[in-house]
Amino acid sequence: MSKIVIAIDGFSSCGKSTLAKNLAKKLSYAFIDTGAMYRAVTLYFLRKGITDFKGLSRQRVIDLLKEINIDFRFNESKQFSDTYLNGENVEDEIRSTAVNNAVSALSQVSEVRAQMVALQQQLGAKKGVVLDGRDVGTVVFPDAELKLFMTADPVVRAQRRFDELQSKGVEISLEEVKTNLEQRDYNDTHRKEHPLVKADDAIILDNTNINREEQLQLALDLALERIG
Ligand SMILES: Nc1ncnc2c1ncn2[C@@H]1O[C@H](COP(=O)(O)OP(=O)(O)O)[C@@H](O)[C@H]1O
Ligand SMILES: Nc1ccn([C@@H]2O[C@H](COP(=O)(O)OP(=O)(O)O)[C@@H](O)[C@H]2O)c(=O)n1
Repeated sequence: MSKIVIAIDGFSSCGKSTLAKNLAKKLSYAFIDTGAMYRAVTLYFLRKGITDFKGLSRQRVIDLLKEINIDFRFNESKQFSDTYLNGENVEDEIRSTAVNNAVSALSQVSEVRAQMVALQQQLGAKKGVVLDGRDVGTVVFPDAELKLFMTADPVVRAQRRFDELQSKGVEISLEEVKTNLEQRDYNDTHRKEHPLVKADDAIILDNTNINREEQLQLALDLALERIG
């Protein structure tokens, strides 16, 4: 069976990672959460006390990036991979409100994008991989054999993310979640470099009224058609 690259891009909180990780599991493919990588870099900068990303010199960003190592390690109990930053499991911390509020600003920094894209291309070079993010089908793997562009009603997306955070015990209001999603979607679609945009050959998957199993089946059918 041939191995392909599957790129899943789209707006925040519409189920990209959920679909990508389950699809990867079904196909015995690797799953790469590109958003987790931008989140890990953001966490590192925040821990250094850096919040004004625009004020950083190019060289300072390059130097800081040299100090960062990101990898994914399989978590047996969850049966999914966790994100590691310099050897530390940061899977929960990268989903914090502080990171949510800073990540789309740091993701606009050119040097950060260049390094993340290079790392993602390296991780997916052997194919047999599902990546989710914002620019996977347009920039990271423009030749991906299957590209999905996910979307869902913004009210539904905010509610889903709110429910998820509530279940983790995070204290946040639905309004705050909604504002963060709107802000990030705006930043991500309007940035100069690698903006979130549907690739011409991407298939739109609106999961407002589709459950996790249905979206998985839809994507699996499309993937198997291409794998042959
Ligand atoms: N089809 C769906 N129906 C309902 N909830 C979903 C669906 N797909 C994902 N979710 C839930 O929505 C939330 C956001 O999903 P996630 O995969 O993290 O989105 P993204 O990666 O696009 O930000 C999670 O709590 C997830 O369990
Ligand atoms: N390929 C990617 C993935 C994420 N990102 C940035 O990282 C942020 C977090 O991505 P994410 O996929 O974890 O976000 P959610 O969709 O889970 O909310 C996004 O809002 C983007 O600013 C990016 O710029 N390019």
